[in-house]
Amino acid sequence: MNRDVIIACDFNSKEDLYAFLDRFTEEKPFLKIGMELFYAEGPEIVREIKARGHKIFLDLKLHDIPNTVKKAMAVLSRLDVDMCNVHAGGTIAMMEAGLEGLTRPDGTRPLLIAVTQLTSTSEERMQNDLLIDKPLDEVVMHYAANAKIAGLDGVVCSPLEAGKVKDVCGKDFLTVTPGVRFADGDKGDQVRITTPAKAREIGSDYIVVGRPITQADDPVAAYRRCVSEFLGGEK
Ligand SMILES: O=c1ccn([C@@H]2O[C@H](COP(=O)(O)O)[C@@H](O)[C@H]2O)c(=O)[nH]1
Repeated sequence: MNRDVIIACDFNSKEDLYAFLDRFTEEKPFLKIGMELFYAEGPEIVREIKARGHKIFLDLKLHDIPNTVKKAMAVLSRLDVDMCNVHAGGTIAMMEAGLEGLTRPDGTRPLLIAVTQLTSTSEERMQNDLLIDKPLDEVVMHYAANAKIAGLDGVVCSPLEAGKVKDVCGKDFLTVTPGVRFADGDKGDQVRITTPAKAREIGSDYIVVGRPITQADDPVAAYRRCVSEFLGGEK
């Protein structure tokens, strides 16, 4: 089991990113690069961070027709990232195409996971805005099962759902969970949240934490608090 804390590096320039990373003199955290930084700096930022020795989750959440996702994933496979993702809502065929595109000629590939329902989405908004007329838990489990059928390695879901995903898809199926807040922290736009300690108890493999670390007065202390609450004595 490779539990870890992934820091969501939601910055809009590499200067801000490096000012943040330079504070970490003792650790090499696993980093998530999302749309904001990738669109601002392009693929080069991924190469640079990788060269600094960080593991990278490239969170671009691809969601398009299967052929487009396959071709885009083939391009992303040339970046040496550790994990990337698609939206499970794109269908099993789209996820299969993504996986095919991501697989390099030598058979290697980064981990591929699928977003089930965004952690900022409540059951009410899902039902009213998206017209998905089911309990949110059931939708998450169905999308997770679809991701497994498509051959993916796991899903992005709320930590609150991680245990049930494992029950449905097996203990080795990865749960990568944003929607993590300290007990005394600000929720922001997240809805389906819990604490690092509770995420561990429920069964998350990876927690993804952005603002509680990046916006903290002391980001390194906030990261260490996360690691200690989530991993306990594991690291
Ligand atoms: O369902 C999802 C999928 C992705 N995210 C991403 O995780 C981080 C969370 O950041 P916080 O500042 O800790 O809220 C962010 O980059 C999202 O794009 C998510 O939150 N939920």
